[in-house]
Order: sequence, then C-alpha cells, then structure tokens
Amino acid sequence: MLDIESLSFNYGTAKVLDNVTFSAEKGECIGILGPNGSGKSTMLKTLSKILKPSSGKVVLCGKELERYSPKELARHMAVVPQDTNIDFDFTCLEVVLMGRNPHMSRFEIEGLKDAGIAREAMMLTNTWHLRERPFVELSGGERQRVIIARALAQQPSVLLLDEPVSHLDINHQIEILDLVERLKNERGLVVIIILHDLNLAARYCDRLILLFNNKILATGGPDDVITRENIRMAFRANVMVKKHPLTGYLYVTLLNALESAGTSNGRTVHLVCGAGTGTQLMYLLRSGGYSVTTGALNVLDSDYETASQLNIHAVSEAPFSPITPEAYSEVVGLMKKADIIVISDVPFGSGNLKNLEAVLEAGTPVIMVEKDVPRDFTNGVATALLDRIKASGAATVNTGEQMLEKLKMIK
Ligand SMILES: Nc1ncnc2c1ncn2[C@@H]1O[C@H](COP(=O)(O)OP(=O)(O)OP(=O)(O)O)[C@@H](O)[C@H]1O
Repeated sequence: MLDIESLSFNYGTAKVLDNVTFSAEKGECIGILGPNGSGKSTMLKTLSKILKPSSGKVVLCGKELERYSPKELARHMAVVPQDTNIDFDFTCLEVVLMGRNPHMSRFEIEGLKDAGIAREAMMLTNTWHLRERPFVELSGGERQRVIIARALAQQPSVLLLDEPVSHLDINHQIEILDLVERLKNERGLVVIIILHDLNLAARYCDRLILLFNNKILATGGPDDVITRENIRMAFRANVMVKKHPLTGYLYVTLLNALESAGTSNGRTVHLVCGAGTGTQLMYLLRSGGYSVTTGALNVLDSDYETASQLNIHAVSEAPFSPITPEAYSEVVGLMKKADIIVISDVPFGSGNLKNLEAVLEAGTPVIMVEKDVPRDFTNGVATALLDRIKASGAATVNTGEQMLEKLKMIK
C-alpha cells in the first residue's frame, strides 16, 4: 500500500536520510524510532509530500506521491504533526471539520454527512465535550486529541503520527494508542508512528524501524529491533530488555547507573542467588562499582537472564539438572577469587544445594541477605549448611542497601 524506495533527503549539503527503503501493508502499524535528530520527522514529512526527497520515491496505492494533488492526497493520508498552531479563533468542532475539506465538493451546501463524521471522530478521541471551546484555549494534551480527531475526520487509509502522545498523560496515551490500534484493525489503516517511548513502541507496533546516523539501523518486529545492543548503539543507553511476565510484551528498563559501573572499585563479589532473588542485588552491586560473578544458575532461571543482560559472568547449569562437578569447581574457583560472597534469600533444594557447600569450601567472607520471609521452604540439609555458614562468621542483612553498607565495612 505504501512503498518507500531508496529515499534520501538533504537539507542543503547535510544528508538527513540516506537510502531508506521499507513498505507498509494495510492494517499494519510501523513505529519509527531513533535518537533526536536522526531524521524521523524529516522522513514523515517526505512521506506526506511536505518535503520533496532528494532521491528515491514514495509510492502510495501504486501511484507515486509526486502525482497526487494536495486534495487527493489528503483523502488518502492524514498527518498528526508534533505541534499544531492554529492562529485564528476556531472552535474545536471547526478545527475537526477542516478534516472534511478534502472530501467536500465545491457545491456542497449541507455538509450533514461531514458533521456526522466529525462528531464520530470527536467521540472516538474523547473531545466532543470540547466542541464549542476555542482551540487556542486548550491544553497541549486536549489540542493533540482534537488534532487526532481532525486527522480521523479525513477518513484516511494512511495515518502518519509524529510523537502523537508526548503531550498526553498516561491515561490519554493509552486511550489514543488503543484507538489507533482499533482503527488499524477494524478499518485496515496503515499507521506510521514516531514514538520515543520504547515500551509503547513494543506494545503497539507490528514492525519497527530504528533510524541512526541517517540510515535504518534495524528493522523488523519489536523483538528484532528493541535489543540491548541496538539501544546501546543508537541511544548510547544501557538498558535491560525483558518480556513482561504479565503482558508478554517487551519492556525496557534504563540502567543509568551502569554508566558508573565503568568506575570499578576494584572489588569482586560472587553472588549466590536464583529465582529472581538476585536481580536487584546484581544491579546494586554493578551500580556500586563491584565486579560480579554468579552461579551456579539454571539457564532458565530469571537471575540467569538478568546476569546475561548485565554481562555478568554466570556459571550455568542445564535446566532441571543438579550442579555438575565441573560447574561446582568453577563456582568454588570464582568464590575463592572473590573478595566477598553474597547469598540472597533464594530457596535451596537439591538442585542448588551444592552452591552452599561451595561457599563453605571457598572460605571467603560472606554476607547473607535475608528478607523478612523466613526460609521455611528450605530443606533440612540446606538449613544445616546455612547455619554452618552463619556460625563461621557470615554477616546478615535484610536489604540490598544494607548489603552495600556492609560490603564497605568488610575489608
Ligand atoms: N528545516 C531544516 N533545515 C535544516 N536542517 C534541519 C531542518 N529541520 C531539521 N533539520 C536537521 O535535520 C536533522 C533531522 O531532524 P529531524 O527533525 O528529522 O529529526 P528527528 O529524528 O525527528 O528528531 P527529534 O527526535 O528531536 O524530533 C537534524 O539534525 C536537524 O537539525
């Protein structure tokens, strides 16, 4: 439906888009991502004929964009820009009715049908109650919803949105994006949307295009594009990317503090953890400048996943397997090398019991992080081992912050 072929654009001598190619089908939502200045808005402007490409072409429904008259194009395509200034004293309903202009003939007198369509668009965007209000008096978020209503009143088959929800509160963000998704599904709209919020992009877009240095750095489904490596490269940000356990969508957590992990304090901690009990501890330790090793961990364990996200070396074990002698000796080796061992409040059973034996064998100072939940689910052998570790002088704390304090005190 929409084909972008080898599109390039220069502002004067500055190349802003270099050889961008992709296409969008009916009922598809494509998210455009990229750091500030990477050319996202410029691309949207070339797709909507506001800017003429320096080379390459845009083909809409088999016809080159060049050959569309403005009115004909407006019947196919609507644009929601980043900011809209309307200087005259129009009411919101009048602004939305402007969206009907491309459909009105010169001789149209009545416009009842258009009024009905404008009303529907305002109902959908939750702006009908604002219809008599002057547009200029609205808040940023209200304006944006009216502009989206105007775009919908155009009844386009392609909807281009430039950061449409950046002015909206969280509730209206979801409301508008849910609406866009519904229109896409029910009316087969093509949606091209610039989003800065990677989590919203992962949630709402079928495909993503990540722009970097004027080019497409990555394209594909959210899983292909929103990766730690791509985000690091494009945004110079250290993030953790995981699937949300409730929604199944990817979510991105910004790990600013990893920047400071570069300033190592020269000390190493081996963390005994599992079942997610080590996730926060790993993050805190890395943020505090410690080198961290961990394990043995089952490769399906969520702490194993966190360790790989944070580039923490983890001794691994196959799913549902006990710790092998090889893994055991590697763990003991890492524990001996470490300055301190931290044991999280992981439940110990036959699978990970060997980690406790390794702690005793290594003889390295230990901090045990025990949450309020008692370890009543651990078996008798584990309890006995934990008691031996405590008796050998292990410090106990209750929180990750206390762990960091205690670490400073242990020489
Ligand atoms: N009218 C213009 N004349 C000259 N250069 C421009 C013009 N508009 C944009 N640019 C430059 O082109 C580059 C791409 O700008 P563009 O607005 O497309 O980026 P963007 O990815 O949408 O950025 P943002 O995320 O900040 O909105 C930037 O370096 C910008 O400074």
